[in-house]
Amino acid sequence: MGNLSVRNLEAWYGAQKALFGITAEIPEKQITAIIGPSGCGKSTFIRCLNRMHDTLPGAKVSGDILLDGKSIYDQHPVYLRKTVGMVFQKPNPFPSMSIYENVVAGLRLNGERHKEKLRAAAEKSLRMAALWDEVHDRLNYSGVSLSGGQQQRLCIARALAVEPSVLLMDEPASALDPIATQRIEELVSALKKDYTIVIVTHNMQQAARIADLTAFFLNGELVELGPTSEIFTKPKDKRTEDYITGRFG
Ligand SMILES: Nc1ncnc2c1ncn2[C@@H]1O[C@H](COP(=O)(O)OP(=O)(O)OP(=O)(O)O)[C@@H](O)[C@H]1O
Repeated sequence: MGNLSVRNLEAWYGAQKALFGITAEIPEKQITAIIGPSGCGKSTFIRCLNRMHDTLPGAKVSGDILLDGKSIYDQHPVYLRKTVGMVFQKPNPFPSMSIYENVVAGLRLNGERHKEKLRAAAEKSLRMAALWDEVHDRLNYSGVSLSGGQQQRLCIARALAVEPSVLLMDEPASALDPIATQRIEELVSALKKDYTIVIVTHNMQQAARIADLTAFFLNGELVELGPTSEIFTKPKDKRTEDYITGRFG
């Protein structure tokens, strides 16, 4: 579970077109990195994958995105976002909630009231997010009392708690120091065993380190998508080669 098939996707902000005819296969339980210069449409693309884009006022999409063979446009966006979770650039724990309440917030929203189930889900998610050992004795502390890197792992735990099959990550480490970044990278690599991961990154070394597949975007087009090792060593398109060798961007 967690195969995404993107078919001729186009996206607009009002009259401004941001994505042009994107067709891509994003395989389950792999890490796919999205790279490309600023403004090329990386964030717009991943925000289409959980229908965050098309719920913006004035925004529009055309084409189709299939998740395990079913169009995401046939699903209610709220339901879809349980299956396709998202982690943002800046850690954004709910500031008035404890660590524990942050993790179980999505489950509560889904109507889960059973105390023992919530507790078990919180522990499981925090363990998967490699945060349990650091917070298990202070689950009632505020989520924002944690360090930036811990807050980001808390946001990952929160996303995992509702048991998605796909995890979208929009530059999840760009606000973090190198050590916290390394922990996030290790975590992402471990999570692909269970989840399909699509990660936007500015950092080509990061893509090279963790991604199975890499997609290079330019001016709203998908120039090339392939195994990371090929994209970085023998890209098929001259524009990809120019970008990865630092000729622009
Ligand atoms: N809310 C918005 N309203 C109008 N235009 C937008 C909006 N968000 C993005 N755009 C435009 O859409 C295009 C793609 O932007 P997007 O944020 O997807 O690029 P990006 O590759 O993620 O950039 P960055 O690496 O700088 O985050 C850009 O031309 C941008 O100006």
